[in-house]
Amino acid sequence: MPTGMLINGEWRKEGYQKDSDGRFLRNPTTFRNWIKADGSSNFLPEVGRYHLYVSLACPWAHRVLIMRKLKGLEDAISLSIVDPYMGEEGWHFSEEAGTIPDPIFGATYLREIYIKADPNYTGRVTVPVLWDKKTGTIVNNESRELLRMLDHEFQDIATKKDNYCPPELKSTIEKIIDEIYNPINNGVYRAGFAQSQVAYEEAVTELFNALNHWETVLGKQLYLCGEEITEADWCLFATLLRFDAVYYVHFKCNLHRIMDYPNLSRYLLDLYNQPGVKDTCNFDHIKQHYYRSHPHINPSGIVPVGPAFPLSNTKAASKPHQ
Ligand SMILES: N[C@@H](CCC(=O)N[C@@H](CS)C(=O)NCC(=O)O)C(=O)O
Repeated sequence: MPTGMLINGEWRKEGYQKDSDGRFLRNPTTFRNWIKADGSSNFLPEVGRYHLYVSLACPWAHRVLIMRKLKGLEDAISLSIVDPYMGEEGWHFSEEAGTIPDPIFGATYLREIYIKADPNYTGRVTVPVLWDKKTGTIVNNESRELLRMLDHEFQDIATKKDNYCPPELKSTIEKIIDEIYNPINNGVYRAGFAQSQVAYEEAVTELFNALNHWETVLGKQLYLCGEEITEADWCLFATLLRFDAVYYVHFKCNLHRIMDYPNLSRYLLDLYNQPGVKDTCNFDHIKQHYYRSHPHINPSGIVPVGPAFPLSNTKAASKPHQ
């Protein structure tokens, strides 16, 4: 598999991990510091202090990019966007349309940022990454935690104050983010990167059972936790957005498309049309990344032309279908 990871600070060609039955295993992220507005950590929310590295292709990075937008933190947290192609050298910076090079180190590869934070780093070089310019390290590279930090810890700095994890819904939101992670968010990867028929079928079955469940729930309410948009919705949105264009074809998640589900389509379109959100969606980067970066799945590297994307040209129902 033509990708790599850092081992004691050295770049090694290394595929994704799998178990003895061919199931894809995701490596845990290692930078897990928290920015705290109450001063209980060394990382305080400050304008201009932090820099976010993302890929527009990556659903995990996309959640964080969306929250930066929704909270109006664009001037407070600067941004780099890697090239969509991830080859043998991992994520890299380029001059391609839609990318933003690294203004801090002028890095060629994202792995340079990991090595700056820890010269002996061992692990995968993933996006998103939040860099602290003040202490010169990576604060955190786990999207779920970054999503919460941008939502809550920058409240004084944020120019838009909507809260996507209100206290009365917090436990429901956590539960739903947990519930959708394995079958859906990670489920598409478990299907796509499965290395045995059994592992693939297990992942696809769990994925569509979960999609069917949420299709029913969204027949009765607007969003995952009820009538207001929460962090859980942004976690699901990033996966649904990529589904028909990529996961259906490339990861063989082809029992149904999202557009075959009336409620999931209505929901996807609703979230896509929330102010600012479509600015964070780049189907060119999404398709270029997946179809070109996994030659073990798509050896020709040909990027499919379709779908004739429904998000921009069909009107989905604005109310749940029972
Ligand atoms: N648990 C991480 C996962 C991030 C992740 O796996 N990102 C992918 C892109 S979609 C990546 O950078 N992969 C590079 C690699 O594994 O080498 C998070 O949610 O932030």
